[in-house]
Amino acid sequence: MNEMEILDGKKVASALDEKMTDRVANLKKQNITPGLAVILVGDNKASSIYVRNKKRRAEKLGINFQLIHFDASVTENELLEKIDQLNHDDSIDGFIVQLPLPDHIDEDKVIDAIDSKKDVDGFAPNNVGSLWIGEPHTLPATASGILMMLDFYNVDLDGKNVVIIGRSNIVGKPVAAMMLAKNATVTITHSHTKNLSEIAKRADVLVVAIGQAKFVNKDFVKDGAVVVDVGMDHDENGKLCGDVDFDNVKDTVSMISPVPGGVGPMTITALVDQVITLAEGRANG
Ligand SMILES: Nc1nc(=O)c2c([nH]1)NC[C@@H]1CN(c3ccc(C(=O)N[C@@H](CCC(=O)O)C(=O)O)cc3)C=[N+]21
Repeated sequence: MNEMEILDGKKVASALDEKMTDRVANLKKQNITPGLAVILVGDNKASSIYVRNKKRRAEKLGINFQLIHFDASVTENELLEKIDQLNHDDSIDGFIVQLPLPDHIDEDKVIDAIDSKKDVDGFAPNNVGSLWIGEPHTLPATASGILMMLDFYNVDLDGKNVVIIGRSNIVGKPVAAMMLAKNATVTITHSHTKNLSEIAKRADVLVVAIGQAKFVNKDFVKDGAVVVDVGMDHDENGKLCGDVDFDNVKDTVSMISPVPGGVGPMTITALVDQVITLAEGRANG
């Protein structure tokens, strides 16, 4: 059995909080308070928990946090109007529209309406383009949080085989772009991929973001691999778990991020970090 290390997102998050608190204090000396707004539509239980966590962390750091909560019946136009208002609100450095949205609202249209300068999710088309070109303005928080966590544990990506399971715009694709920029050899796999476990088994770093509880077991994991679990699923008892069967792979991996306490807290760290960075941009004109 090899020594296994937990990628402890909670620990990394609180280690990084210190530096961010200092940055906010510096901004306040210049009479600038970083401002973050979150638009939440409906009362999806998971979304409400994530948003509550974001609020808690933002306020702890001294960020001005605004929650805008709409009923699930909100019209697309009402939502677009609110976005327009936030685009022009000088006290807000960045804002996000928590996904998923109800079916009657066109997600692409909503994301398109966000001023790309305030798009702290990095979901707007020109921010996605800038990321792939290698000149990012804002970065999707989950991907950015994963990179921050690996950096904290000195996981060097240069020349490594990275396999990503999942090709979403919010996780799989941005993780691929960011790891490519770190000189990794990146493979993106998905539901149509043939021989998935075989490909996954070649990974030095395996990133799993498919939204299926405990999908990945040790048949997918090379001895000594680093495994990043992006899942937010529920097991047969309704308990929060990831896309990776932790107990099954724990003696195979060299490092693994748990759920909860792994990528989730890092997602929030990356988001608030980015809001502070945008506020610093405002401070410097
Ligand atoms: N526009 C938008 N931007 C997002 O960044 C975004 C989104 N929509 N929709 C959903 C995903 C998911 N996401 C999480 C945030 C915090 C935790 C988190 O705090 N997780 C805790 C536990 C949470 C719990 O107790 O259920 C943990 O892993 O330890 C998880 C997931 C942000 N997302």
